[in-house]
Amino acid sequence: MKVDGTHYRTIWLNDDGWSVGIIDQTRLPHVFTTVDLKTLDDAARAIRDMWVRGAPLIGATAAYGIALALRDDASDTALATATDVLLATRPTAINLRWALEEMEKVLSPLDPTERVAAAYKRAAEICDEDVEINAAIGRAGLALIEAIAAKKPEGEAVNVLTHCNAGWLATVDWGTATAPIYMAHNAGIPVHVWVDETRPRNQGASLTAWELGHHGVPHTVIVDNAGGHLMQHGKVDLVITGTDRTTATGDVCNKIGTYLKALAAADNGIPFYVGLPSPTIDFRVEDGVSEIPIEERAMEEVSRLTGRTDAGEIATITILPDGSPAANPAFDVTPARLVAGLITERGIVDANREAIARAFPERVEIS
Ligand SMILES: CSC[C@H]1O[C@H](OP(=O)(O)O)[C@H](O)[C@@H]1O
Repeated sequence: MKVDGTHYRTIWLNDDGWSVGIIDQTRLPHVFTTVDLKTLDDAARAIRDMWVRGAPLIGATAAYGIALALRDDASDTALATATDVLLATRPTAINLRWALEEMEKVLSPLDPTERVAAAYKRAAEICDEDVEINAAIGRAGLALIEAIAAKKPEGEAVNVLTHCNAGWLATVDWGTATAPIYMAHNAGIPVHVWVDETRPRNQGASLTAWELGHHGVPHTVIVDNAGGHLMQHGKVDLVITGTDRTTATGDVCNKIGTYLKALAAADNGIPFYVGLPSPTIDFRVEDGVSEIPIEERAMEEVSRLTGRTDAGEIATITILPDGSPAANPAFDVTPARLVAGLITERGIVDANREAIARAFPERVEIS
């Protein structure tokens, strides 16, 4: 998407033909800065410390991390080690495993002398495929927004609530939850977005609001606990979120707090949709609550806040009493029964095993 007139993807191959550029998302919204990844460790740290985040972007970064690793050593052992290092960075987003398996499929059969070029090629393909997938999700979700707009008074905005950041910053471009929003906005359909701030890392307040602002999409940042109230008062027409892993049966793992939004949506008869690129489907998992590993992140993400002072400096403060412990589960699971539909690159799919298998038959065989 564009930032001040310049088109960016979230990850790119630099002109040197081997180092990889990313946006350091930990500095947004106050500082827009890019970083070059030059080693496997750079890529692993970028994922682990959330310089890049979002399931599809984590997968793309891992793919390039393999390419960076093989530049030094393209042996079977080096490939296996690099795969293990990257797999260990974050446990929940399935795109990480998916991307590493994609790289393994291409690279293992090759002679080591052919692996570096093939690794960069497959990593670039994964990025291009992600952009295409998300554009298709955008087109499929646009139809949902158009249908709601058609029932509203002329000019009245469709109010979409979203949680965390499933925007272009979470993918290579377009986003998943935001792709339909951008396409509706670009098509001139009045749309307004309620942006959950999404504690503790505030991906909504810091990233989604930043993205929407740069694209001129009307939006309002809200505290995470306001969504149910807005739904009760008829201010939300549609909820669209992203996902980090969706099971073969349609259970949706996403940023902590998503489940509560789904419950409030169900209680108020508001459709709850999920932007779901097919690499985010885990066909090896049936029950999301019992089988998906939920990342526990550092308590400091709860106890400390980083922002810009009135003097314009970036500062971090502690907001908890000394000695008060904090828990920080980073994701939760929304049962398929609360999901109105999965917005995939192959259209809207019901959140159940049969519909998912029908939509992606080629994926089911390999699970
Ligand atoms: C399109 S995937 C976006 C997904 O990833 C986010 O998690 P994190 O920022 O911790 O990587 C969040 O769950 C988003 O919905």
